Amino acid sequence: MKTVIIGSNHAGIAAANTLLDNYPGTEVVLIDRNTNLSYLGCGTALWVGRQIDGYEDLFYTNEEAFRKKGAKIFMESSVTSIDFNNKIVYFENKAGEKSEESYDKLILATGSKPIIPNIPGKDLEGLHFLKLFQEGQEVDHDMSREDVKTVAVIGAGYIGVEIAEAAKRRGKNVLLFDAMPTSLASYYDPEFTHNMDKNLEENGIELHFGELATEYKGDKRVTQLVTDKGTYDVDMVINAIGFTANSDLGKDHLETFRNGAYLVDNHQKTSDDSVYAVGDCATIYSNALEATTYIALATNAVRSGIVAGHNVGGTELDAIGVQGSNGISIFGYNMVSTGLSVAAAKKAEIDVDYTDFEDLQKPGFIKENAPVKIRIVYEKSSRRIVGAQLASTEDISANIHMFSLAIQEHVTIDKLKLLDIFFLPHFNQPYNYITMAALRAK
Ligand SMILES: Cc1cc2nc3c(=O)[nH]c(=O)nc-3n(C[C@H](O)[C@H](O)[C@H](O)COP(=O)(O)OP(=O)(O)OC[C@H]3O[C@@H](n4cnc5c(N)ncnc54)[C@H](O)[C@@H]3O)c2cc1C
Ligand SMILES: NC(=O)C1=CN([C@@H]2O[C@H](COP(=O)(O)OP(=O)(O)OC[C@H]3O[C@@H](n4cnc5c(N)ncnc54)[C@H](O)[C@@H]3O)[C@@H](O)[C@H]2O)C=CC1
Repeated sequence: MKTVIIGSNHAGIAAANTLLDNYPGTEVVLIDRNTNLSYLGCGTALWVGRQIDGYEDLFYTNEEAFRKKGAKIFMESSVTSIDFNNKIVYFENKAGEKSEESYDKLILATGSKPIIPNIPGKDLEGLHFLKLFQEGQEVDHDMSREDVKTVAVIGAGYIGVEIAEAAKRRGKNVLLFDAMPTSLASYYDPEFTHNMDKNLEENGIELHFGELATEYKGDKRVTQLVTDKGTYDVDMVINAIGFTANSDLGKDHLETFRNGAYLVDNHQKTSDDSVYAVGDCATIYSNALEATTYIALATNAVRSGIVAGHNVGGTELDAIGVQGSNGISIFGYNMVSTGLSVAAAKKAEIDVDYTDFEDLQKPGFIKENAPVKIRIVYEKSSRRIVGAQLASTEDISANIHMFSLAIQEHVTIDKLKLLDIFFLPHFNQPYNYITMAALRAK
């Protein structure tokens, strides 16, 4: 059996390793147009902001590792088309040499691409995106220029907020723009995002929310950003207004979701029996929404790669759905969320209630201590938990895994009320904020 995998980043790597590690004798071919594989984009803001020494450790595998396992791997090779009827993949290397590979099974792992704001001036120098390692290098390089004093970041989602912090740490004036009235609006409710916005402002980032970029101005290089509310002098712009699925190769043959992602079943199989899709180019099932959706995260990419790898290898394995669990840490302020916020539930027309609580992480007699804010969101009719948000300068991140499991397993808010939660002053309070929030649920 021969499997061709197009795209060898997180999702493709997970699928390839699953096949190579568990199904000896299977033939695996990986094709990727990039020069590198396994880059952890989550580290970009950390090295650009000089919180870590460099980018070298942000890669967790390489071409050689796959060759050693017996796979064929073609880097800097772009797949140009696929003949789905005759099961042949056509690709071209950087020298323009054309090749082809036949397949029994094909795994599409072509990921996502940044959404490009379609406004005048978009070809000027000094405009950036932040997806690839190379783009991180370009941003880093531009920030090293003496004449780059003011950086505008468009999009206050996860990439935007993280890179705004990094630019500030590099001593730049930072202007952060978003169409929504707060940062991180797709992940948290305003009661949480307001704290993050305050944190950003206190650390010197100028916020421009509810403001839409309409034009980049400049001669050769960008010098001004025009929005529907004003004109700003800038030396560099970083665009981070979200990702869309990269489904160019199969969109005319395979069934797709509303954003173009390949529609997959719980084996990661597309509408073509021989073709699987994984990671950011594919849909995913949300247990909170109880529906198919699109969530671009490395964690989902890895899990979907494993599921596809086993199903292609011959072991039936069902994906169990996801909650879209995520986290962010900015100037020491930590936020984590899973499932749906109240705003996201409303958008999805799910009738929810929520319960909030705020307390110190540990008893008052412990000096190293800080407030924690929690919100649990649950469906009114069934009382199943559909989301949770937490924020603190304490490390509260591990709490979110329990809520992820609760959503996955349809646990009701009432089941949390008397849940056995341990107490030790070093870590938490006897009246734990999770218990307290659950007890307060209507
Ligand atoms: C700055 C940044 C920070 C992030 N931080 C986090 C985080 O903290 N946590 C988290 O969970 N997620 C994070 N993400 C999201 C995460 O990186 C993506 O969800 C993840 O990369 C998806 O993996 P993938 O393998 O599906 O797709 P991609 O990473 O997009 O990889 C797709 C691969 O396919 C190749 N390819 C595409 N088309 C072709 C073609 N025609 N021929 C050959 N090769 C092709 C590409 O070269 C690429 O290597 C971050 C992303 C960025 C950009
Ligand atoms: N910590 C983490 O888990 C991280 C995850 N990622 C993932 O990578 C993907 C891409 O990240 P982002 O690009 O930050 O997407 P995002 O979806 O997190 O944020 C995009 C932001 O851009 C705003 N926006 C959209 N159109 C706009 C416009 N025309 N003008 C101004 N603002 C506009 C949105 O309101 C939103 O706040 C996401 O799926 C994200 O979850 C990225 C970085 C870190």
